[in-house]
Amino acid sequence: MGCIVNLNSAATASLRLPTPTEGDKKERGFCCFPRRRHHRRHHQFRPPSAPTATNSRSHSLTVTNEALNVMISGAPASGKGTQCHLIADKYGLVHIAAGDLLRAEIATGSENGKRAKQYMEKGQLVPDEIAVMMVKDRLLKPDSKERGWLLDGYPRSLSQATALKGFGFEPHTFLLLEVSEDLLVERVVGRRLDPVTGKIYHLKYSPPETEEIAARLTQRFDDTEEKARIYP
Ligand SMILES: Nc1ncnc2c1ncn2[C@@H]1O[C@H](COP(=O)(O)OP(=O)(O)O)[C@@H](O)[C@H]1O
Repeated sequence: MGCIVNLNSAATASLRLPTPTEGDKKERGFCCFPRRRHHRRHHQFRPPSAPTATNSRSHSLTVTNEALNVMISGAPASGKGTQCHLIADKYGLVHIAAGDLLRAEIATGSENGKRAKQYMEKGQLVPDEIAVMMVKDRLLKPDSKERGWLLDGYPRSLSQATALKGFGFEPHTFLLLEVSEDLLVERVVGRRLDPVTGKIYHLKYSPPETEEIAARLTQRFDDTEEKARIYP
């Protein structure tokens, strides 16, 4: 079970989970993963902030007797960070972002990290032998198994999905955030990071609260219009 979430509002949108139609599945590469059969716990997966939904059919997922596992995907600046925060918080899931794992590996100075950096600097996908193993190892950690996980930015290719499935990892649901290309470009180009607090701002939609914060904001080297337009 999975769904496409339309987040085409200029500011941060609330998460709406429309029920996909057969047309959605055919036209937009809808991903469908089976639910597991053996159960330990019971979850009702509902949007963190559904009341503002413009789509009258909201989506919910019941997962019984086991930790909830969710995959989320979307282009850069599609709002993944915001939605991940809401979902992980609401369901107590471990938020695992492939990009964060790779940046942490780079910070260790390892050979894998050095190799990954070369690809990331060019905005290219890091080779599977690095990305897959890194994600797999993180999913195997006890907190992921016990609390459930929200996997963000993975898979980004069929081979990554197939590899993870081969290791026995399948989500209960897959969320795809859908945002128009023009809006993505606007969000990416205006996105700024406060290196002190880690908070993300947008020069137009979420400007810094003070002059002091504004003065220290930085821009990610890969937050470019080109990246937003070429995202697969
Ligand atoms: N699943 C993945 N497979 C391969 N490379 C990845 C994956 N996820 C992230 N990366 C690499 O890390 C970079 C940063 O990813 P991320 O933090 O998700 O930011 P963005 O959403 O802006 O791409 C990507 O441009 C890519 O080089």
